[in-house]
Amino acid sequence: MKNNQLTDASNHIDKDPKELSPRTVSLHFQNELATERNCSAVYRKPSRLHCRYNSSTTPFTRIAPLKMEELSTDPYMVIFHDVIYDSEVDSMLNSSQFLLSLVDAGQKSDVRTSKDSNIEDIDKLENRVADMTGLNMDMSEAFSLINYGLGGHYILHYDFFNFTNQMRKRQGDRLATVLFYLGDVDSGGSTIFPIINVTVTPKKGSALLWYNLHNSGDVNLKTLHSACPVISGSKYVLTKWINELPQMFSTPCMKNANLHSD
Ligand SMILES: O=C(O)CCC(=O)C(=O)O
Ligand SMILES: [Fe+2]
Repeated sequence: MKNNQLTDASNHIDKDPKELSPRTVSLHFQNELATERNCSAVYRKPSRLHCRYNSSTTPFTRIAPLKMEELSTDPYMVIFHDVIYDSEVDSMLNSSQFLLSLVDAGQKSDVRTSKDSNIEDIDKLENRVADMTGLNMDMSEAFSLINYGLGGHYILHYDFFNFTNQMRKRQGDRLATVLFYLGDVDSGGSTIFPIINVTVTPKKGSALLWYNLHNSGDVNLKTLHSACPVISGSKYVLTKWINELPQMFSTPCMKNANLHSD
């Protein structure tokens, strides 16, 4: 990247050129482009993907099938509708543990299963994630609650760890992400995946699930995503990351032909 491009960028981003690396600048522009393109339109790929009831992941889903809509096969991505009840969301959002955890950590915090009145809700929700995914919740990270106010957003990022991350060494990478939408947003606040052109509008009670890794264990670069700015209202999401290591005895061994090659 040439010096004058860096100066242009620094005016645009309002930072000293010395503070900018070409990577920061390119990420910034990628983010602006993706935000402009995907935050202002709802992409729905015409596809053969469909909605169905999921009644096979666990015995519980046989009794209470989950409403599932497939959004993408690479990365595998589905949205569950009405997977968390209004009463559950309301009691969670009104609980002091949730609200305090936001204040403590500047609007983004891990909600730990500490010993208080909320532990039952959190356990229930963790079981629900197991029903949705069929995955083992051992070593999964604590739920993370995010509240976005006006203009609140989350820049383009991946959920998988950096290669050197210590947590990755202990419990494996973040195989899957589950994102619960705890409320509707009046305007804005969609979760966007610009590489695969998927835009998900927050809807109270739904949850988005996607796999961050290929079957081979390699990271899937198509999972790049961001949260669009909230234009009106506010947005609450609850994220759960499910790690790779405890799944080793529950995921089927793949034939080489089923492993990806990018
Ligand atoms: O809020 C969203 O829509 C996305 C949140 C997210 O990407 C995350 O928690 O990693
Ligand atoms: Fe994320």
